[in-house]
Amino acid sequence: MLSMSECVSDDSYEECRTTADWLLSNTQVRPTVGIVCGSGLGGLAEMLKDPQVFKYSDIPNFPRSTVHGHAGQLVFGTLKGKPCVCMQGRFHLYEGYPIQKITLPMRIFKLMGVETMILTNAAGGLNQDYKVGDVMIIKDHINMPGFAGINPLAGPNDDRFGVRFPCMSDAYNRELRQLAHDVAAELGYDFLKEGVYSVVGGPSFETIAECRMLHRLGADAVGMSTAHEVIVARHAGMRCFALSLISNRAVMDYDSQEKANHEEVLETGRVRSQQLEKLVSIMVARLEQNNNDDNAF
Ligand SMILES: O=P(O)(O)O[C@@H]1C[C@H](O)[C@@H](CO)O1
Ligand SMILES: Nc1nc2[nH]cnc2c(=O)[nH]1
Repeated sequence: MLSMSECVSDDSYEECRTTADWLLSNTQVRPTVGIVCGSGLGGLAEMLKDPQVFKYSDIPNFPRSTVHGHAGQLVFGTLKGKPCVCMQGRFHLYEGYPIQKITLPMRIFKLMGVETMILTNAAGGLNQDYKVGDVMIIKDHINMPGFAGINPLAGPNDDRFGVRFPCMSDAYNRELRQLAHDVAAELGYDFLKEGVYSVVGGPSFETIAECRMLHRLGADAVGMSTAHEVIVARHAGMRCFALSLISNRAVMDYDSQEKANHEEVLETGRVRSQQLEKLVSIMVARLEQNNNDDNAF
């Protein structure tokens, strides 16, 4: 259970600056790429060369990971020569943090010089063509908590981060999605899909009726993260690419005996992790710099 002080939002520009400066003074790495590891996908951080690891609990203003499968550390290093920072463990709404707190690392990364965010998650497959182990490139999202006003940009806008009303129709970078398709084709990966991710609050998995509703609304996969981070990253002008590992099939049928559970989610991560790591590392190697984004401050 989080204490009251851990729940208080420390998301001001000055606090992000303090954390960014603390990290910059404790590492030589000047990251241009940020990676967020989803449930069971922490192995992505182990690809970094000459890693320098900071426990979240040692970083000023940083929240703590409370979920099994999220190690709770920030790893700096290089991947195919590119300076990177990798979150081995992310934060979720259901952990009890305010939404501004779970997305705080995006602003810290921006202040450190990150231009490109690569985010991963585990998600339930709603699309009936999806199988467990498929990987879905996210082309768009449906922010369900957002319909109830739960948006990380709610509250006063700080123009130093970005504009009051950021556009989200280009949230998931088209060129990076194409790059992922190209790399997957070269690697002979036949499990790559592209679709719409719907974020819900969790931590309970969805009911059958909720899965049916989300599918009808146009979602191909459902999860509990990523979209909020992408909103904040795009607000700050970083380009975003995101992948969902389909760790389970959402139950859509009242006769089904299947039941979603976190262990299955972690196990699917273990099975696909090496292939995902390869895909991400080749993509990073081919990333162009100079992300000229209108939103950038
Ligand atoms: O951090 P991600 O989105 O990968 O975590 C998913 C959603 C829940 O936190 C958990 C459920 O098993 O995995
Ligand atoms: N909400 C949600 N999150 C998930 N993360 C992994 N699988 C699932 C799922 O079925 N539903």
